[in-house]
Amino acid sequence: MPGFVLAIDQGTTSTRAIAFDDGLHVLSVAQQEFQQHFPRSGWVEHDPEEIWRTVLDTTRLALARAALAASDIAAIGITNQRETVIIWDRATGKPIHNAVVWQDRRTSETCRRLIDDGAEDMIRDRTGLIVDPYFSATKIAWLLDNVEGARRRAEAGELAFGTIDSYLLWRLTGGRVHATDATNASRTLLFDIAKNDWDDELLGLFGVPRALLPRVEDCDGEFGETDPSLFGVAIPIRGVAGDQHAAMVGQACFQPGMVKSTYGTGCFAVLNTGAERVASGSRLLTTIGYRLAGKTTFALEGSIFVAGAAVQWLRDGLGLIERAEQSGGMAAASNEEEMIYLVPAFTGLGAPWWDPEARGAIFGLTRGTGPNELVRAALEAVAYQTADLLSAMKRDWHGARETVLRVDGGMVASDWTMQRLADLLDAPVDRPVVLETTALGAAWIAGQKAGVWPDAEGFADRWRLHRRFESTMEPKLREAKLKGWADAVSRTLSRHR
Ligand SMILES: Nc1ncnc2c1ncn2[C@@H]1O[C@H](COP(=O)(O)OP(=O)(O)O)[C@@H](O)[C@H]1O
Ligand SMILES: O=P(O)(O)OC[C@H](O)CO
Repeated sequence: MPGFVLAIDQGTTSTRAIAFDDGLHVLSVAQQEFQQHFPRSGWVEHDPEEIWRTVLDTTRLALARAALAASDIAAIGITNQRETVIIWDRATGKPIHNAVVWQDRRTSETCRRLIDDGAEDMIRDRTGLIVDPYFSATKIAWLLDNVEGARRRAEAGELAFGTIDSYLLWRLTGGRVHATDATNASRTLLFDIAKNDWDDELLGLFGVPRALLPRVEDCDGEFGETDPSLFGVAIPIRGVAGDQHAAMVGQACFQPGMVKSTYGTGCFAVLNTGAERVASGSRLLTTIGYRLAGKTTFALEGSIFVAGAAVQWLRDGLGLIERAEQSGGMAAASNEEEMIYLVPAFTGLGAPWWDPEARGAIFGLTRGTGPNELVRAALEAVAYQTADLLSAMKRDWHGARETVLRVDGGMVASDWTMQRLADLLDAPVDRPVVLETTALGAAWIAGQKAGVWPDAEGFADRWRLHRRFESTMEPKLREAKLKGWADAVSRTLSRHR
């Protein structure tokens, strides 16, 4: 049997397909960006047909670049932007509306009402999540209530709901499979993470008919085969996981207490809590880390909405840099005596604050503040926010006391940022050799299921460190900086206004 595995990584701004050889090395990468639609302030949509085209194109291109035929691929693994909602017609496969993206805030009012009605505790107990427009359930209800005839058709079983993985499975299998995996289901607000099943009371509360829902498989469950007309022969789909869960797997964070943090557009830190479903007292999310061969591993997650996006803002919004790579050099050249703080609450604040109304702010401006200091503040904001998440994790769970952070994502290319992260966390930061950890995680789930790749232990042995960053900052300076950040955040929160 061939040992090649293909990962499809369907992200928020681009789709990537990556072919791996039997030694788990990257053979080829194909990537395509697609359009972001902002029909109103705070709304974010994607065109599902365009996403599907990028999946087909990048998959074909990755195969061609690696000089592989579809018959060489033992298995496909899918990983995806989470929470984003698509509803389509079961008969024609046509979506009834654009995808409503995880960043979309159109259901803030509905969420506020649910909180006012006192539903938050019950929802939290069952799903591990906070009531926030970020998650899928209120977006599904919005589509059913705002697309002509959708609710009636959903109740009659004519429509199907899916997160992106589910929609891609449907398209890849020629409409034969309507399924998702436990990690994606755990982000909908409709899934009981202890019972591993959709919850009827939550379905009633959010007004979502059961007939819409996909069946839920383990990450290495039965997902069918690609339709032979797509790539020439049928390829088995053997793995599915949400992107942050796949990154946790790709970083081989298999032991309780291990943490990975991914720095892309946003930042998502995920702590493995093993078989323990830890209830957070700090408004972190309790979520399914991964579910393999019938066994659930739980996790605590902190979600930060703006990380690399702040660097993009320095480039595209302020014009302070031309390329993201310049930011580290400018931060290094800044005057450290200028204590300046940028709180990048461009779209509200995520964990542990969950303040959708907060907006960004800069504190500590003096006549000595210049571009270098502003750039440093944007990079430091990422480190401060990670520090907030890790302290919340340590408060919430005894197993999180001694943490080494495994990092990945576009921003970790910046040595300056990684050093500052270690300094402000006062903990080691490990950057691996392979930075395509999300795709690697999805590929590993599929490859081990297909029997062509090593088991978890063998896979963990192959994780390779590129560089460890250790803290060198004076404790007094760290304390002063963290205190300054805490003040800056408290003055940014909407209740302060
Ligand atoms: N050298 C760098 N220094 C700082 N930020 C960087 C650097 N390289 C890339 N970035 C930032 O990383 C982000 C891209 O990371 P990526 O993992 O590709 O994101 P995503 O998957 O969310 O699209 C961009 O926001 C970019 O500004
Ligand atoms: O597409 P990314 O990498 O920005 O990840 C998005 C997350 O899955 C949203 O929860």
